[in-house]
Amino acid sequence: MLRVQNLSHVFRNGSEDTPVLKEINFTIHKGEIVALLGSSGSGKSTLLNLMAGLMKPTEGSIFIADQAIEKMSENKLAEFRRTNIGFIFQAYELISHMTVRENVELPLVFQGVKRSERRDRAMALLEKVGLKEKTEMFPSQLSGGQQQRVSIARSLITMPSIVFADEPTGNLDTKTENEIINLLIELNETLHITFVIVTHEQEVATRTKRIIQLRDGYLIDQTVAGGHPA
Ligand SMILES: Nc1ncnc2c1ncn2[C@@H]1O[C@H](COP(=O)(O)OP(=O)(O)OP(=O)(O)O)[C@@H](O)[C@H]1O
Repeated sequence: MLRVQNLSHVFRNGSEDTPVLKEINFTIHKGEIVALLGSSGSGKSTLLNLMAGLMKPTEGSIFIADQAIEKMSENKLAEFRRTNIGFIFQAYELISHMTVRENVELPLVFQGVKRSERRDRAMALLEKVGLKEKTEMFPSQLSGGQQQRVSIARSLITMPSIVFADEPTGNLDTKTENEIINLLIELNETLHITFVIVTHEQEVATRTKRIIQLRDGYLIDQTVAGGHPA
């Protein structure tokens, strides 16, 4: 599903080089839920940006669904991202003047899906994430945990092959954090969608079956507890 091969990344600012990722190799299989764990500055965001095709690596390759994304043109990559990759952000990134349902429908608007189908798919997902009663509300009328549920529904609406969640519980209290991680695990089990959860919190990471850990740019540990072998 996702294969990272001999990946290295160096930020070049003038004469100064900052090596951030060093010879990273791993594979995530379809239907896995994996935590990408690392402390601040370990290179998580850089790796996430590379895996999502938002940056090109200095060296190495990233394959998603057997396609080397670093070799794609900008246009092809944008289209690939729209159809194959879902995102969940720490700060939800919802559009404030759109209702919950309209936010969830939005990726389908860009795909030209007709109104009635958009609505049906959004309503079904909003029910799945426990927001059946909130579909016509605006994001500001919801709690943080509820807003993150909207963002989760939005990330799934295109039925992507992989969803990247960047510190999805970073703005939430412990109880809500647990509920959101439970929801991601449940969606992974029922929809067989591949999730990568980026986190600096060990407690969040240990909820998943597999942890990929970054330290100072190196992949130092891959724990598998009942998931696919690494
Ligand atoms: N554009 C850049 N130019 C130079 N160095 C950079 C750039 N972006 C990131 N870095 C450096 O790369 C290293 C890894 O940063 P990155 O943001 O990937 O870490 P992180 O694990 O996501 O941290 P955090 O949890 O704090 O977001 C850091 O030392 C950072 O200073």
